[in-house]
Amino acid sequence: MNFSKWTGLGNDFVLLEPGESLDFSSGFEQRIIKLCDRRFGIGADGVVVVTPMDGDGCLVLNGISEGPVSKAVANGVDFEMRIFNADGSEAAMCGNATRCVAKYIQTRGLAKDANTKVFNLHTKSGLVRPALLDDGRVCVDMGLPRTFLGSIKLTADCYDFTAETVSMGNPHAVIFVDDIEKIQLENWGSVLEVDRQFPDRCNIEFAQVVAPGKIRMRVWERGCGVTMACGTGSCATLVAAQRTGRVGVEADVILDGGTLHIKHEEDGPVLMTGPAQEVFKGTI
Ligand SMILES: N[C@H](CCC[C@H](N)C(=O)O)C(=O)O
Repeated sequence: MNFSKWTGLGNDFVLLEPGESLDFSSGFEQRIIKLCDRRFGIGADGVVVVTPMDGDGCLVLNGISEGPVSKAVANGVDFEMRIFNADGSEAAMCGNATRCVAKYIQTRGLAKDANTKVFNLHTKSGLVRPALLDDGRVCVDMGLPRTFLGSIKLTADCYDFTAETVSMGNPHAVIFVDDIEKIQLENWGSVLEVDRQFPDRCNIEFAQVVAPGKIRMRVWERGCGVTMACGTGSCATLVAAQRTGRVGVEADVILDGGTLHIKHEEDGPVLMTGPAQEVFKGTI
């Protein structure tokens, strides 16, 4: 199988090359786990499958139109994106991957017009729109933040936390702390991910406002563990900070792997801007 390896601030993904497809038959999760294994496979936080859609909202798999997925806009800017975590579980959305996919589509010439810079990515959580910027970064319309459980109480290792929960199509619990250098991310994240309040598990973010418009955030991702960056987690963190009066319309979210700029006007979509790089191609 031909693949390419991509990274969004160190949150890294295996993308199948055009024409390749995953074998979704039994044992599928094990194949994803193997691809993501950093010792026995390629090594990644997830696997991303991108499928062009034709003008009638149908998936085009190897040139054969499948059943309609959703009403797609013609002129070939519509693609389906599916995301699988390193533990084999499928996620409805992945922010860092959307930026990588936009560059993948452009560099592989998958859009009918090579000059296209905005794409419609259809995901299990709905439509998101990445736009290629002239400075090499990608700005993604991540859609509207959705209500989840509101503000909740969580406990891990005898520590009590207040979490602001936000859905970006996938679930997030954002915990604001006074000193992010003192959090026990692996210990607390692994416990909170599977808290009984989260029937589908949850991504866990610890955040500290370090200056006006600047939020330092570290993340334990559902299905992956500690990652260097989380796009949807950064969006959720901004929304949670707004909801609790900690920031205004926009902020830089400073992650272990680098910085994302997040903007959210009231009642509007969340806009995430940051880099995406292709690291290497390979065959496995
Ligand atoms: N682990 C996440 C999916 C990947 C999200 C993250 N990598 C991002 O950039 O948004 C989940 O299960 O919801």
